[in-house]
Amino acid sequence: MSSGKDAIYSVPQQVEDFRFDKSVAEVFPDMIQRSVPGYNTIIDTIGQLAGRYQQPDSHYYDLGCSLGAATLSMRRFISAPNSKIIAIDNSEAMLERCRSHLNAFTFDTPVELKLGDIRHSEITNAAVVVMNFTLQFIQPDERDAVIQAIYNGLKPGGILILSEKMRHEQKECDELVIDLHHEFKRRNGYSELEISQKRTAIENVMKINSFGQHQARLKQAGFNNIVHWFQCFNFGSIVAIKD
Ligand SMILES: C[S@@+](CC[C@H](N)C(=O)[O-])C[C@H]1O[C@@H](n2cnc3c(N)ncnc32)[C@H](O)[C@@H]1O
Ligand SMILES: O=C(O)C(=O)C[C@]1(C(=O)O)C=C[C@@H](O)C=C1
Repeated sequence: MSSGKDAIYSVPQQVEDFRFDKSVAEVFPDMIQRSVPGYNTIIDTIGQLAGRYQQPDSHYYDLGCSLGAATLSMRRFISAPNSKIIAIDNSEAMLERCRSHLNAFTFDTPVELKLGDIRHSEITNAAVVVMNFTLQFIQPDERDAVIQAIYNGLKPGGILILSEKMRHEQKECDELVIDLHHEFKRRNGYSELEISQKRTAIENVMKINSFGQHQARLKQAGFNNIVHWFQCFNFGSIVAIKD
């Protein structure tokens, strides 16, 4: 399995809408490391949270699993009897690589990998649901239904871990966090051309919300306990606990 360096936007091109195709799947570990500040901390904390909120006879969902980083992290921490991780993604290229990542390690907790759309996936009997930078790729008017289905599928005491790129509601602050993020990318070796072409590629397919919008959606779905546990520049993560 070769995991290469992300050079997708390094040459001038007619930029198309960003898709999780084979070329992205091949470089995804490098792309996400160099693009998302705090990614390793978030992945590690997802595992810890899964360990903390595990319940016997439960499901653990990784929605938009890509190469399975959050699944692998959860699997390290789950020991409750009769647990199952269900990892879903609608990109065949991602899922194929995810399968070989998961098979490289052996653990007791079984993982079911599903090629499917999370907008139409049933969530049942869940102790933990992870959406790590995935809701942002769902059309804004479809997000309420996805969050409601997650809330309905969680057991009492279960949690949703929702990580997203977030917009700041105040213009000046939003510009500041965007600039800091671009500087993070530059320091990770991306050129101005790569940064600007990637920005164009994601602008139609990734309509980001503010923390306030996420919080309102979570409350409307029924969550009363919401903690904004991580934020670095415009990347944040939330834990919502079902009563
Ligand atoms: C930024 S990546 C997620 C990263 C991953 N969760 C991680 O922690 O490494 C977003 C993933 O969501 C998937 N995705 C986007 N929309 C989806 C949908 N409607 N149904 C299922 N998967 C979706 C993409 O194929 C992609 O693999
Ligand atoms: O590169 C960016 O600017 C991003 O927004 C990062 C981001 C993400 O947030 O999911 C966008 C697409 C890729 O999946 C990897 C990372």
